[in-house]
Amino acid sequence: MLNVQNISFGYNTETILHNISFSVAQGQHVSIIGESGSGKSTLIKLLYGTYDLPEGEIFWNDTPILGPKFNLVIGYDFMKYVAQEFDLMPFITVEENIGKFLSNFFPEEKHKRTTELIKLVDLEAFTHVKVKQLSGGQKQRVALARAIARQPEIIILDEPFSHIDNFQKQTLRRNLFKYLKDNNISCVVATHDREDVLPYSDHMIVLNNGRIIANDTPKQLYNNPEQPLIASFFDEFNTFQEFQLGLSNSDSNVFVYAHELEVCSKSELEVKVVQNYFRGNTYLVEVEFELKSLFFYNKQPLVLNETIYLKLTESAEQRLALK
Ligand SMILES: Nc1ncnc2c1ncn2[C@@H]1O[C@H](COP(=O)(O)OP(=O)(O)OP(=O)(O)O)[C@@H](O)[C@H]1O
Repeated sequence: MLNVQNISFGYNTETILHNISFSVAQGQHVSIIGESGSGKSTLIKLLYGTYDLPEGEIFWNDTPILGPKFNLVIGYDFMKYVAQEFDLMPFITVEENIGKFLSNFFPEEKHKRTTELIKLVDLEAFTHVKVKQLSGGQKQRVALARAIARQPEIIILDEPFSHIDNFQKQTLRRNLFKYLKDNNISCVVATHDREDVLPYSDHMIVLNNGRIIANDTPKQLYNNPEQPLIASFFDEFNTFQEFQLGLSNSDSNVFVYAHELEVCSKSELEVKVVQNYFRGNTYLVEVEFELKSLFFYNKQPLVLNETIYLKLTESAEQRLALK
């Protein structure tokens, strides 16, 4: 179990992280999300012991995670970290990089393990290629494979698929996260991508200006996004006041995802079509409502400047009724 207890941190006099506490059980997958500059990478580096902690403590089971003041070499055997800038050896091959920390006393096992890992990250064609000849995305795959080579108890990932194209990302993500779950390896991942979170995370932590503003299951936060920052992570969304949707007489804000609005023949939501954005299987339609923009998805583009009416979809009504 990773235990983060009341940590605060700044690189200089400005505090970047404020009083952060959370835990990650063995085998759990936890995502850290937040806007650029909210402190995700800083937190990830602290979990690995990259810096000394002025306040608070971090433990992996009974072992305190300590910084460079206490450790000549940063890091611990049970924990692996893959940074945004991966630190590989450019002049040796993919196979040698991945096997670098595996024992040479058991050459057969070493070969079997590196082959398994190369397959996991789909780099078979590059096994004997020197890392300096690889693309950014291929290097990122090598770094991920090397990090799990010696079966750590916990892995810490900072934007793990940022260099990998969409085409290959889905498979790699599925393979890697499944491998971690199957092997009961805890995983903490900082990400901007909801696809890293929704299907895989047991918990997601939302950072805003260096503070945790939410820590819950993705499902719970998706269904009850209490802040625009959280709703925006999941999808395009609209802000209404409850009375505008007939939910109550209150003027409290309520967030409605773009896919939760649909055209109807008549309603209180009378809007004017402003723009259609092609999205593949749908259009994102921008409309004007009371001088503000609203967004929703529609199968076809709509006629610009036409007046139309919108309503909540049935599933949106159900979601909002459960709030
Ligand atoms: N080495 C450093 N020295 C001083 N300030 C830093 C350093 N690294 C980061 N910061 C500052 O700390 C704050 C948080 O940065 P951090 O990289 O943790 O954010 P982030 O949420 O990971 O952002 P991104 O999503 O863009 O990677 C920012 O204001 C940044 O300028």
